[in-house]
Amino acid sequence: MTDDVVIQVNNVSKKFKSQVVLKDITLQCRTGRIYGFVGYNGSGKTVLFKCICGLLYVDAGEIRVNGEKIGREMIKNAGIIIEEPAFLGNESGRKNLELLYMLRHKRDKKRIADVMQMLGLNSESKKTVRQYSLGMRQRLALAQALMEDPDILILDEPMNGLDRDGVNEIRQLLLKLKEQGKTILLASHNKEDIEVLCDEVFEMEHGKLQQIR
Ligand SMILES: Nc1ncnc2c1ncn2[C@@H]1O[C@H](COP(=O)(O)OP(=O)(O)OP(=O)(O)O)[C@@H](O)[C@H]1O
Repeated sequence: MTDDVVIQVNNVSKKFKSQVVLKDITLQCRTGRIYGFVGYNGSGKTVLFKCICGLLYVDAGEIRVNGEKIGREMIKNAGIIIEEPAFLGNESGRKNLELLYMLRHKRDKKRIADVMQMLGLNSESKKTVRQYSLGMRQRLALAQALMEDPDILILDEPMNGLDRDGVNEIRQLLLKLKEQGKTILLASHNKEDIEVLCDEVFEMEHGKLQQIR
């Protein structure tokens, strides 16, 4: 294993009852690169991401992140967007982020204001998350993923609900984060996102992962 390998997936398989979702998957992700994952609905992209994060156990094979085995241990130092994040609907975006941030750190109002600004959200807004639009909620999810300045980003359809300007802003942001040396995994049905952003592209089909670029 070379030094810049951050995520190492070795011969991983996963099934639900008799349904095989991941078949003998091997993958290496390095620092400072964006990895694209494409494939039809239900092909297993999210399940693979959940296994990498430690949200699902694998049946066979092994996943290591920065050398540490994932399974009993969850992934560390990662910003994750998988499915709808559970924000408190009756609180503001800022309050939600502050509460989540304080699970692991001392309160840092400036960090939260900065990350909200980076995602084009007004940290002074009194709007509750329930009153947020879909795109604003997605921006908040990205703010949550980025607020602890993680080295790894695992993003399942992060552009959901964003308008054209929003998509462009997030693309620029992801490219900047890559330049900073982050390792980014991106699942998307948007060909242009994959085209513009990714250094390597993998397709999931019938449980197999095939590199297509
Ligand atoms: N907890 C679970 N229990 C049983 N089956 C599951 C579970 N999670 C996922 N699956 C099944 O695994 C398969 C792969 O699902 P997955 O969510 O990974 O697809 P995907 O490639 O992310 O699809 P999409 O493009 O729609 O997001 C599907 O058939 C799904 O029903």
